[in-house]
Amino acid sequence: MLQPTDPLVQLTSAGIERSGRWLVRGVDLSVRSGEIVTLIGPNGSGKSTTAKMALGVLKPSEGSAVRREGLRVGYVPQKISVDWTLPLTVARFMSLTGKVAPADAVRAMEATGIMHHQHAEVRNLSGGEFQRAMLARAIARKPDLMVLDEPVQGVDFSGEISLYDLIKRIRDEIGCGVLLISHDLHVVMAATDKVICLNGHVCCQGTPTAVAESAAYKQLFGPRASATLAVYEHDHDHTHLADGRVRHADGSITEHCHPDDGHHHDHAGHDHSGHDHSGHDRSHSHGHASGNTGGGVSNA
Ligand SMILES: Nc1ncnc2c1ncn2[C@@H]1O[C@H](COP(=O)(O)OP(=O)(O)OP(=O)(O)O)[C@@H](O)[C@H]1O
Repeated sequence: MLQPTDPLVQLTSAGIERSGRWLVRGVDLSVRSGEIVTLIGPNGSGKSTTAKMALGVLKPSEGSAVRREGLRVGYVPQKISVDWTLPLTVARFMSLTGKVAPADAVRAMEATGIMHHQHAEVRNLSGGEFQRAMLARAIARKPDLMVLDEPVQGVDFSGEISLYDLIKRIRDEIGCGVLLISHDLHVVMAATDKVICLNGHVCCQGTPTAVAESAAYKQLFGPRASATLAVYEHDHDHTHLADGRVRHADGSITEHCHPDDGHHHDHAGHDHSGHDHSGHDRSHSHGHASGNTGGGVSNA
């Protein structure tokens, strides 16, 4: 068990294996109070699986996942299954899966700006309103750690920015740690302290210090977007095939990739031409911050 001065959650060389295939492996990750850690990576790269290890929903097949004693977690899953044919108001939704004090539910709905929808049917909410309701439900538990799996899905760009702003504000207000998942390698992250890029394992991680300053970016997304968001620039040196094997930049294919297996190379001065993008089963993309790169990037 972790002590109060330790991280809220810590994964060490953690991996999940199913039917002889590693869904994700060799993950080292920690989230501290007041810290926002963002997981990025292509579809199927193991982000949700990693989050579930952090939550304790999945037990690592190897390595460890340790949470602070008595940790309260607020979870916004990627998918939820609710029978939408049943009437369910937003207020009732707040305490659907656990007891929540009415005052805490009100505070959470106020913080997320959905108080005026408290009597509305959840099934009638717009995409952005629903995501806010999901966030409110997580906050109402007064969590030490919030795990948000693609919290901006289905939300339009300006709604996305305000949701990221909201997450940042909640972090500031309640001082919780946040493990945030984004499915898009191009995604821009607001107030993220640490970015972890997964692709079956930790490809690289670091602090996104870059803010997109280019005129084109500002023109496209507006100055507010530039002020709030940073782009994390990174690259990959290998591809994960659909059957779980790994194709390396030199064309060789191995059963799996692990930080210890010696296939990783230093990203500093990396030659992009060595990157084989042909026939990728999981398409890799590169974030390009104009002139800015994430600071303090390290490679697994
Ligand atoms: N219970 C399971 N049994 C077998 N394979 C699984 C299981 N759960 C997930 N997977 C597989 O593990 C891989 C990682 O899945 P995961 O949901 O963690 O990816 P992700 O990065 O969150 O993807 P996305 O961006 O599409 O949400 C995928 O290939 C998925 O099909």
